[in-house]
Amino acid sequence: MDHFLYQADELYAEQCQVAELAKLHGTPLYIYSRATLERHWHAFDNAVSEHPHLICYAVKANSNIAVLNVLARLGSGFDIVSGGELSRVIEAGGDPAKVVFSGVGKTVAEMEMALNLGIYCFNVESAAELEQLNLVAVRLGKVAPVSLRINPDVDAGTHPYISTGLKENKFGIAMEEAEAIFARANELPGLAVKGVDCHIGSQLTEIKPFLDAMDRMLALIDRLAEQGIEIKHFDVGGGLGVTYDDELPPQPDVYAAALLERLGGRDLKLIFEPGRAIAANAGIFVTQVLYLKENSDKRFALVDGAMNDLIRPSLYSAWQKIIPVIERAGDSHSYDVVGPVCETGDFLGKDRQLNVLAGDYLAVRSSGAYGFTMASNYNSRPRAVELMVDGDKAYVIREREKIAQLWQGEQILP
Ligand SMILES: Cc1ncc(COP(=O)(O)O)c(C=O)c1O
Ligand SMILES: N[C@@H](CCCC[NH3+])C(=O)O
Repeated sequence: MDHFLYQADELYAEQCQVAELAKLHGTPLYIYSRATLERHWHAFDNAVSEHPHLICYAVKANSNIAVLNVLARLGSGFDIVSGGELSRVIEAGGDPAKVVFSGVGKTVAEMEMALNLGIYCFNVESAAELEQLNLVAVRLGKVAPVSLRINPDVDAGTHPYISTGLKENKFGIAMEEAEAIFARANELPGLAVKGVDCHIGSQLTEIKPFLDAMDRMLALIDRLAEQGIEIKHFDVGGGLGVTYDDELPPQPDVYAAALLERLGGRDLKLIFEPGRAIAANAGIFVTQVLYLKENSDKRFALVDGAMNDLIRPSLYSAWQKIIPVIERAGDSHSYDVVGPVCETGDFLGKDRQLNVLAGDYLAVRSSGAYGFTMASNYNSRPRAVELMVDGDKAYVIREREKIAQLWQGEQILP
């Protein structure tokens, strides 16, 4: 069920009028739906309820502590890639014992922090990182639970910038090196081998690449067993796509059923790291039209939201639906919806059929993931306010940044 629906001609977020929220809090703003976050998380959890599992929401998708707290209250685990994300999880009331730590460049300080907090597992991405983690663990008198992230060399069929499971990508350990590095991990005193891990890319809309990766990983797990290395969990990563336009990605139950079938009764706990599938369609980005402008070729709707707020269209030519917050009767025209940032690539959408006037609000859908978390202050633009709606209540979960915060920590020379 969609929690961003029109009643008559007016867009609602759950039972809150989006236009009223925009008037009250100003634009640009992000609005997230608690009910949607919860529904998406349960869809994953229910899909594997019969099998030992852990859902580790990928914090990078949307790391606001209110979002993390909503998921932590459901019992979620978390996939993190930095000490900053780990700190957010703790601040939000998340359980460190349900945290997996991914990422190709973990620092010594981050390893120490995660070891001291007692996280569930480190997803180690190289032989060098493995050695470093062992040293840190031994120094602290701890044993680090590890899983090796293996690059299965499969084509995820997604945008090249968000494809991670090909040999040419920087992520993970090459399959042909996997057994030797597992053997090394097994003999290091500061490490305890727990699992294998892969993550082949993001916004996947087909099951096949997941299954191809799984087949290769299961074959590895079987080879490791012959070597006497017992694998307890298989972390399948994240990557399940969502509907931005007319994509029809498999639902979590269909996806999980296909993975479970492939598992073939093996006694392996499954870990999932969904980010986008939980957060993307739980959020909208609301912006106001400042000016309309046209020339003989084009019509532009100049809005107050920009690439610094929502970079996916600029960065990946990503397409996200743009809809009026209050629908107008009458003819629509084709507009490029562009922001005030001084970059040609600053657009939220191109060639969109809209019937708009200056002052109207527009909502960019599917903005709950990789929206605010990728925002910057480029052009010295304060970052947007974030709200969460819960039924007919709306809460500010992050205030709009103030102008003076833009140079906080900067110093003028004496
Ligand atoms: C290791 C890892 N896990 C999980 C995710 C989350 O991916 P998604 O948002 O596509 O589910 C990512 C990002 O692609 C990732 O790099
Ligand atoms: N930021 C990307 C996804 C990257 C996933 C992180 N590994 C996006 O918006 O689609």
